[in-house]
Amino acid sequence: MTHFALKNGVLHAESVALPTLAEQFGTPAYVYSRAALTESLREFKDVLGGHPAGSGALVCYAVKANSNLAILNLFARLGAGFDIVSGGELQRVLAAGADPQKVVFSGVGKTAAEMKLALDAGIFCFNIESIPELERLNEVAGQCGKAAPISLRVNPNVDPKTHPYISTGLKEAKFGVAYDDALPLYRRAAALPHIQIAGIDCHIGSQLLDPSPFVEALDRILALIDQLASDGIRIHHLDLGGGLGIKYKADQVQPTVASYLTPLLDKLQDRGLQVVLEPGRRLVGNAGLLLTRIEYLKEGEGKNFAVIDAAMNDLMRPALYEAWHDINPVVPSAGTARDYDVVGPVCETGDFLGQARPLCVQPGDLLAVMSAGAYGMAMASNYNTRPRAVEIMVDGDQVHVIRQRETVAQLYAGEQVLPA
Ligand SMILES: Cc1ncc(COP(=O)(O)O)c(C=O)c1O
Ligand SMILES: N[C@@H](CCCC[NH3+])C(=O)O
Repeated sequence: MTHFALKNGVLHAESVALPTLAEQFGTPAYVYSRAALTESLREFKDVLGGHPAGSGALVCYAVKANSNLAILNLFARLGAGFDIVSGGELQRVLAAGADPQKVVFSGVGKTAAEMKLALDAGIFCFNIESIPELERLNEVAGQCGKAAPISLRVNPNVDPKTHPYISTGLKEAKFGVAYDDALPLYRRAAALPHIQIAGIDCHIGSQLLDPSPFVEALDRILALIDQLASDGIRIHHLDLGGGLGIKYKADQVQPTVASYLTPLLDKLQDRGLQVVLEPGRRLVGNAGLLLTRIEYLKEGEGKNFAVIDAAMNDLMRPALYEAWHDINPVVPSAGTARDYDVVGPVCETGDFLGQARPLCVQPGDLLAVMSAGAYGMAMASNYNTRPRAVEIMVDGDQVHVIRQRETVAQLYAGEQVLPA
């Protein structure tokens, strides 16, 4: 169910009319629905809880998708764990009340300091992506007097059929270790004194709308688990990463969590493996929108532009991947639509949030850029000295500012001019 819907001709977030938020907090603004966040996590928990192979499963929300403390705290209270990729994300999840025993640490470039931080916190598992990283973790764990729990992130070399920038499990990817190298690497890990083999991990890519590559990846990983077992190496948990896609167009159909997970869980019956998942986009993507106002309408050469007060620095997915986000008028009007490129004020030709969108709009109108809850604010920058947007959580008729709009003074607070 969508929690962003028209009521009396005005787009609402749950029970709150978006123009009210724009008046009170200004634009651009990220607006999230608490109910949508809760429901998306519940969908995972229901499927896992309803399947024998899902008992004891851990849903580790991929913090990179949206790292606002309020969202992390909400998920932590609902029992989620977290997939982190930096010491910064670790500190965020701890500040948000996460149980460190439910934290997995992914990423190809973990520093010794980040490893120490995670060892001190007592995280669930390090997802190891190379031999040098494994050796370094062994050393750091030795210095801390600890044994570090690890999984190897293995590339099953499956084509996820998604955008090349967000497919990660092919053998040419920088992520993980090659499938054929996994066995010798596990043997190496088993011989290291400060490493404790806990699991196996893979993540094949993001925004997958066809669940079949997940099944293919699982088959390859299970074959590896069997090989490891015959080598005397026991795997306790199986981390299948994230990657389940969402619909970015109102008329698109997204796979249900059940259609993605059930075939995987069916293959895991009687294996005694704890399932770990790292969904990011699926939990937050359609729980947020970017609210923006039209500054100007401008006629170009054979084109019309709607110049808005949000830009690529607020939501860079269209500029980076030519990603599509629906752009809806907050108060739709019945007049004749014209095609507009919806562009921001940033000095880049690639600064657009949508191209050739049929809209019937006037300067001053509000637009909602939909499906912006994942990789929106998390990837925002201050390019062109643009303070990042305010973030608002709506809960029924309650409104909470969960991140203040940045000020320009904050942007240069750490800078220093040279003495005269
Ligand atoms: C290791 C890892 N886990 C989880 C995720 C989350 O992916 P998604 O947001 O597609 O669920 C990513 C990002 O692709 C990732 O790199
Ligand atoms: N940032 C990407 C997804 C990257 C996934 C991280 N491994 C997006 O906006 O779609």
